[in-house]
Amino acid sequence: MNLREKYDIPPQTVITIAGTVGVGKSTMTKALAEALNFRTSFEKVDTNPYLDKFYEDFEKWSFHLQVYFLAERFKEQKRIFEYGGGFIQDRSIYEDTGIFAKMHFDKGTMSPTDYETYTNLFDAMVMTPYFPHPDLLVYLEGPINAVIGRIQERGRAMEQQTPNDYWIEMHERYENWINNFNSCPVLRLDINDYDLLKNPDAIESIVSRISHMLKQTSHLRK
Ligand SMILES: Nc1ncnc2c1ncn2[C@@H]1O[C@H](COP(=O)(O)OP(=O)(O)O)[C@@H](O)[C@H]1O
Ligand SMILES: Nc1ncnc2c1ncn2[C@H]1C[C@H](O)[C@@H](COP(=O)(O)O)O1
Repeated sequence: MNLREKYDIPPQTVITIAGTVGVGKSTMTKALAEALNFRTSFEKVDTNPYLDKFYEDFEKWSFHLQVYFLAERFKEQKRIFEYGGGFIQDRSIYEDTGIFAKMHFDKGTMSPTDYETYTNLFDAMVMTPYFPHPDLLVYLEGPINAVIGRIQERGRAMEQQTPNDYWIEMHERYENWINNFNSCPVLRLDINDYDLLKNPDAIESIVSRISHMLKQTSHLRK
């Protein structure tokens, strides 16, 4: 019996993993998908044609990058919908607008006109039948020093060269964002409470918590 059956997690469940850059979303996505025998939906980083340019010049590329991410995530939403669920998704679509686009608009690295165009597009795309909300958002949180350490260790040059202030500001915004998030149920996990690299078996207790939360919130999906 696999963990999905053991913990009675419905096969069509869609779980999205949220949290700041470097906190461990991709690692969690892989581990959960393996444990539950679900498909994965990852962000495109290596093949993203704007990401490097964006880190070199936020002002010039922030709108292009947001539109690119929105299109990619929407395509993924459609794929998940067509498969009928059973997915772990690396980063939610809500973070694009709630964290990244807003942060760049507030900091003046996205113009008011571009921000308005982007948010109109986001609202129009998300309000469609292709956009079922996930059954659960698993939010990963941890101290900023640990997060910056992981970004440095992972070694994406564009992120390593970005000043720490950027990650600190993002980390603070995530705290506010998650405290006000209500588009779907949330399970918060502290990265100090598990270590999937040293102890892969830790995934079972996470699956157990996910199962508990899905049961507690099942009335919202009926
Ligand atoms: N429990 C952990 N302890 C130490 N490092 C970790 C742990 N989980 C993930 N990492 C490392 O942290 C870096 C960022 O993790 P990743 O899953 O890519 O984060 P994200 O997808 O949130 O950006 C990677 O190098 C990964 O191997
Ligand atoms: N919507 C976004 N705007 C700007 N940058 C973004 C957005 N979504 C992801 N990113 C960046 C942040 C990282 O450099 C990479 C991948 O994110 P990760 O949290 O490591 O999965 O893309």
